[in-house]
Amino acid sequence: MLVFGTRPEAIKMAPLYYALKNCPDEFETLVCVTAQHRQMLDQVLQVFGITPDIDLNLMKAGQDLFDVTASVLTGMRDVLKEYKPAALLVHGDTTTTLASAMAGFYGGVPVGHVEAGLRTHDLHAPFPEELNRQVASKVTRWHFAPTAFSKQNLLNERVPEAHIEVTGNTVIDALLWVLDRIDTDEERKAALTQFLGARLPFDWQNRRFILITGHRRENFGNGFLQICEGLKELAYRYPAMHFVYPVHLNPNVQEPVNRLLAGLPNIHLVEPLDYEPFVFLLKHAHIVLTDSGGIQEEAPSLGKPVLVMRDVTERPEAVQAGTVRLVGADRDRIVSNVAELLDNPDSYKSMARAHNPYGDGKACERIINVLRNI
Ligand SMILES: CC(=O)N[C@@H]1[C@@H](OP(=O)(O)OP(=O)(O)OC[C@H]2O[C@@H](n3ccc(=O)[nH]c3=O)[C@H](O)[C@@H]2O)O[C@H](CO)[C@@H](O)[C@@H]1O
Repeated sequence: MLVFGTRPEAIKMAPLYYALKNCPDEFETLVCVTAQHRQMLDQVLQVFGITPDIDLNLMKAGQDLFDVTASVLTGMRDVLKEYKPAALLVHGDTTTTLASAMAGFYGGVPVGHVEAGLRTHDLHAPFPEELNRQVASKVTRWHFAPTAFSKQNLLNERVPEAHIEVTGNTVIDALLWVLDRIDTDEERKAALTQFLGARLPFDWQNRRFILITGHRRENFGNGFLQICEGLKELAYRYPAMHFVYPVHLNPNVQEPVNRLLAGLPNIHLVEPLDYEPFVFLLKHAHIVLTDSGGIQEEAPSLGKPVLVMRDVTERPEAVQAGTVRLVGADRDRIVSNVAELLDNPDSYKSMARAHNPYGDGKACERIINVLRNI
């Protein structure tokens, strides 16, 4: 049984779902969604054509971390009692991950953790994700680590080596699948071009633009103010450059972004995009400015320089390779780093190298090989 509740988990679990479904003689595959983020999860389910077998539908207005944790934990208790899966597969570091892994542990169902071993070693950055993944690791039987570095983090925490498999990140499986679907289907490509054209009032296929996303809890408040101030400064300084910002639905993001950035002629605020148009846009972007985890993994394989608006990252591989740079949620550092990439072609060139530290698109195959032997 796969369980997930948010957009990034769904994107990263979708290829695994299909890989398992493709082996019906070996696995009976069930999907349970908690719908921690209803709307953004549903977008992904639709893109990948997944109909959940179980839907806890637990998102409620004004819920906090206590509410989500408690309702996933009790919801999953009942699901596990009813369906008795042989294994429960969780993903990454969300509250759904934490509470489902605990439910598996309490209910005696072995847990497989996809994207295991990412660490900053700071429980407050990212908050609460670092805690979520550390606790999930404590109760996990099969640790699917995306890189050798994440495996080493687990070994340092005394996870037995025999319980760890380095698989690559399933996000690369998802990315390559979606890109291939766009490249091989002219009608789909035309529809996407039209969809994006209706939302972006400039020639985004031929003009340079910077793609922005942001949603990390630790940036709420002052962080988002700094990010918006930085973007505003850049928009004034580079009037010919376009800034495309799909704005996360969280009110802590919507409020400052709409208040400070709406109405600027070269900043384009759009609703969060479905995965397919987002990937298509990413492929055309000149620079990416983000606090997202998944985008730090996807952008390097498309050769896009990424400036990460955080002080730490659990993904040091691309930072070490020089294609991702940490700039914090800091107005001046955001402005100076973007300016350097725009003004200095050598700087840009040194960051715009396509490489794949996070996987080769075969992560699901490796995960299934482990599950086959249980
Ligand atoms: C601390 C941390 O890093 N935690 C991560 C967190 O996820 P995140 O930070 O990556 O979350 P987001 O940025 O929301 O999603 C990103 C995905 O969404 C796509 N996208 C983006 C904008 C849009 O308009 N349309 C889209 O389709 C985009 O291409 C990408 O694939 O939880 C995951 C699950 O456990 C973990 O893997 C992961 O560690």
